[in-house]
Amino acid sequence: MKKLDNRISIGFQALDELASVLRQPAVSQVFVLVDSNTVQHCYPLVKAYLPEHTLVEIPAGEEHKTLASCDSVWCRLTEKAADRFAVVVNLGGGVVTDLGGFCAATYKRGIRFVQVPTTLLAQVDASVGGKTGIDFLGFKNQIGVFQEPAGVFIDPRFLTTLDGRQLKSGYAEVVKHWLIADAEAFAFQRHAGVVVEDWTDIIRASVATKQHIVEADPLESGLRKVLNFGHTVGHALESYLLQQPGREILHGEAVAAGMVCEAWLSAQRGMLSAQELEQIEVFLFSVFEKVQFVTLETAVIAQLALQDKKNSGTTINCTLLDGIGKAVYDQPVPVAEITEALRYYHRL
Ligand SMILES: NC(=O)c1ccc[n+]([C@@H]2O[C@H](COP(=O)([O-])OP(=O)(O)OC[C@H]3O[C@@H](n4cnc5c(N)ncnc54)[C@H](O)[C@@H]3O)[C@@H](O)[C@H]2O)c1
Ligand SMILES: O=C(O)C(=O)C[C@@H](O)[C@H](O)[C@H](O)COP(=O)(O)O
Ligand SMILES: [Zn+2]
Repeated sequence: MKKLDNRISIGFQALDELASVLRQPAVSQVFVLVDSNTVQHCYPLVKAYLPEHTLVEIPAGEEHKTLASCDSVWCRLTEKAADRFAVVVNLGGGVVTDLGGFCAATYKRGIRFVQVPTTLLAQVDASVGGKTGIDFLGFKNQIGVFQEPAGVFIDPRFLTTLDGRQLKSGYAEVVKHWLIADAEAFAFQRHAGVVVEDWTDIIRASVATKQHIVEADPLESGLRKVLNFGHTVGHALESYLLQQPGREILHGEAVAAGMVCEAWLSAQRGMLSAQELEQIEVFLFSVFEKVQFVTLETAVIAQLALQDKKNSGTTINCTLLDGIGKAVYDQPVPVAEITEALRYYHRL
């Protein structure tokens, strides 16, 4: 199978570059995957840049990042007799880029896909690095494959239709990148406050941080686990609340809470000073509301961390901070201490 240029393009020229990639003769058919919101808010902007294509739509939301949605995508590809030279364009947030990437990576054992991320979260994180997948039995990203997209085309203009809550959710992953790799940016932003008019520079810096780590360890055998800071507790919380109608939270909101818990675990081990812990908490609570749960629920939530992908057997391996700006992975944390971290968060 001929490879397209593997590139990440960020800026107002990104869609022109997408157009030139899709017009290469090596492309037999183009499929554009959208969700019920991006078809309305993002497809009109992209349409002019696309060659003839088939539109495939899934319902919006994390609750649709499922096998049932994959089924519908694979059906469309099959009905249209997509061959191995077809390309899937994933136009949407992290749900579309994760699910569309997974569908493409498995259809006929793998066809090419490109990511056109339309949320801040997908622009700074989900579209980069080749983790694709879906949720299964309530567990986050339980089924998936590593497969790099043939290109990532990031146009910040998409963010103009995104609501404030979704922007903040993406911002959590930006803060994560600072906490694991860029103490200076965290210190600057902590003092400056969060007023962003043009996201382009923040997107560029975040993508560079992630890309640098992914290139060193694409399959997450070691270093890449630092990108999972906040996610051991965050995914447990997100999975738990996804199963509770009316209490669902966004991925970034869960990661923000998870980062507070995992910063506390770092401080418990003497790896983060009390002052650094406080700086992280004050900053995160200045952006994110507290996630609501009761003390009685903490043990059940903590148990969900036993399904985390970084674990070995029954040992929960967390990524913790060794000072702001440096992360260490494979730090064993007993499930009872995850419960304690959630209780600490609850008391704040
Ligand atoms: N693969 C990775 O490395 C990676 C990294 C981080 C997160 N993720 C995954 O990403 C997912 C979260 O992504 P997300 O926050 O983008 O959620 P999402 O895809 O559900 O998008 C959020 C909402 O915004 C809507 N939307 C998208 N673009 C819009 C636009 N421009 N204007 C208006 N509405 C728009 C969507 O329809 C949806 O309702 C989670 O499933 C998470 O696990 C994956
Ligand atoms: O790219 C990575 O590696 C990450 O861990 C980035 C995370 O922000 C992202 O949420 C990822 O999907 C989590 O992966 P998982 O392996 O914990 O499901
Ligand atoms: Zn994440």
